[in-house]
Amino acid sequence: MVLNPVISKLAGKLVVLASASPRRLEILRNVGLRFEVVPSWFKETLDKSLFKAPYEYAVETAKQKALEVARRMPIKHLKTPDIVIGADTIVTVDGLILEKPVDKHDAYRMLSSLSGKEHSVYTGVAIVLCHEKENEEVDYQLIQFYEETKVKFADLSEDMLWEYINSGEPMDKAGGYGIQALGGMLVEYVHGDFLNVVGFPLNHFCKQLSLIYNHCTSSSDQKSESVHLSVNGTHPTPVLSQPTPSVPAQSSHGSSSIPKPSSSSSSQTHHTHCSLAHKVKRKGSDSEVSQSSWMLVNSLSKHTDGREAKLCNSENTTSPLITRSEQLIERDVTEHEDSEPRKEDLERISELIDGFKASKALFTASRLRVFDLLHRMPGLDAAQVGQEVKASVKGTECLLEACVSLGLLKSKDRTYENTDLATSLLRSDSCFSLHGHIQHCDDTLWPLFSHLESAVEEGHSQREKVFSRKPKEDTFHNSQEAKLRFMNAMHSVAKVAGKSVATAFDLSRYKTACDLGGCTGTMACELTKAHPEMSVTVFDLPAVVELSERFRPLQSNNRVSFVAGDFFQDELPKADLYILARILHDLTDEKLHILLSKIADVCKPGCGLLLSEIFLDEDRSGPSRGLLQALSMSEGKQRSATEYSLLLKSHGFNTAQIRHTDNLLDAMFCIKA
Ligand SMILES: C[S@@+](CC[C@H](N)C(=O)[O-])C[C@H]1O[C@@H](n2cnc3c(N)ncnc32)[C@H](O)[C@@H]1O
Repeated sequence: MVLNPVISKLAGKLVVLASASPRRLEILRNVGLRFEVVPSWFKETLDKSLFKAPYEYAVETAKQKALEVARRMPIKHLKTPDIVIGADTIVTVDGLILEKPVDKHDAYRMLSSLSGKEHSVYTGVAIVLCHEKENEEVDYQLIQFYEETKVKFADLSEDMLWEYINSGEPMDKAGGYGIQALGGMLVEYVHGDFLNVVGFPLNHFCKQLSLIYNHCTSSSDQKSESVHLSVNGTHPTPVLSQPTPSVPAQSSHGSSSIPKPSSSSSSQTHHTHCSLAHKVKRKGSDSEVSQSSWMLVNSLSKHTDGREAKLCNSENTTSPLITRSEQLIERDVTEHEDSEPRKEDLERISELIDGFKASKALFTASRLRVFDLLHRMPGLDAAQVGQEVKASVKGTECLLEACVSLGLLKSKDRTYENTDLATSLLRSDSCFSLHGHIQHCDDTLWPLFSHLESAVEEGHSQREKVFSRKPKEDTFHNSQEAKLRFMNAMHSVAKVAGKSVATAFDLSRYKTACDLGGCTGTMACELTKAHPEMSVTVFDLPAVVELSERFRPLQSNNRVSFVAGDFFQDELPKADLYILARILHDLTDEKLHILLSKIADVCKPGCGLLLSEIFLDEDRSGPSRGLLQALSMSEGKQRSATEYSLLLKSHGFNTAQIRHTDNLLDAMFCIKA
């Protein structure tokens, strides 16, 4: 078929990719498609023996992935996507389906079965079109197809197999190899779409989109027709065994002409329709509607006149893929809308409403050094505390009682002492003190958040307005006091999170490291503690390096040294490992690429890059720590691990490992290719 421009047709639509595969993301991003990533929760555990042909399995898995996300988003994310794309890639050889290896031995089994032979790579793709109707129901239409590519491997020696397996590359890839990277060495020829082997048949996908968007009008029946058109190829219609009936998958060689309707059984008639009517009623629904809607998913049928069909088979009850608990959740949502609020919902909302009061109580107690005082003199009453911190008795008593309710203090007979939490994190002189960070939150972030509405309306930080300064004069570029306060804040978080980051990966092969924007040298110090043969150069702006002497006790370790400079303008110190902790999220895309290019230029192959940031969940639904921080950021943005990984990949750094540390910062270790 003639391919017409189609990616631009999706502009302004909420397109969702129900897959976290970095390779699929990259393929789709490279063609300029703008989409959200919401990885599917569908477990890839379909019984392969139920499928007559391997591609049916890939198509069904893709469909279930996409449908799971399409159904979840209106409920969990409170937004309905326009399009959800699901995909599943499998490798087949000798009648066996190979997915991702579970360990090295599984990878060996897979790769040796491919050695010297031709195999097929199938990617099943499901496109779910969601149509939100006026009554808040959602109609889903499904288009699904697959693409086959044949690949021939060279004869592989044992050494070659193990060298490849030990590179770590096979582990997250169907069939145990990645054709776009080291795995390319194993391949003698490829017949068909190369990108299909990478994980997404882009050309076939664009043709399908073209059929949908260039051939249909706004009438839903015509949409169905165009969809109907698109799924019927020359390939024989697969008949899936119950309980996972499917619509037909189009052959990779499917033509765009209208095929003859299937003449056989009624179930095949259903299969020739790709339109899937699945309604989710979000308001004023009753359970019967919900139940029948799930059944409609199962029936996969919609008459061309737009009426939903009855179940295609009276024995066709709710598929095991759409579980009873999902039905219950569905009913739960609708039934609770107008009933009494639940206790846990009220608690959660009160907690959120009062969040700012709790923060400010903590900030105030911290500023008045209440936790330092009660560490030195436990068991004081409110009057004694008030006298020491120079505050009213009444006000102090309220503050102390609030701190007790927040778990920061304990009280006995109207006297007060620190809880363990306060002793460990809130004293200003404790090893893991967050005092500096708390002060920064009070002095800088609190005023910014009180202007949040303007920030949201205007789309940029309110620093200039709030602090009556030009952005360039802001924060640590200002007074010595402000600089020190900023450094203290950085220092305190790095103290708490530094060890988790420094010990997240085996970095023992690196002897010289450079912490770019390393501030007080806290992370550098943790790295030298964790890696006794490593020396670390902290590279930061001259004003920061000058003041870093104040944090001297920390730098007693003589393997930490400081170099003053600007990482955008000056030459970077030589090292075989570079550290970027809390740097990238704060930079505009332009600055970020300048910095990464500079690092890539000084890195030889094998050099390491240790990135430490808060990694957002792939569907950007958390953690709120990261998302709330974004509300006060002046430049830059928060990203998921996959997004960072792709960014670094574009500068030649391959992600070797990712660690969600359960501490304040996550970590990623990359190696220069
Ligand atoms: C958010 S702090 C992170 C500090 C430290 N990496 C950590 O995680 O604790 C950013 C650091 O980058 C430094 N920085 C900002 N711009 C810089 C530049 N152009 N050259 C060198 N350092 C810079 C700042 O001085 C600051 O110490």
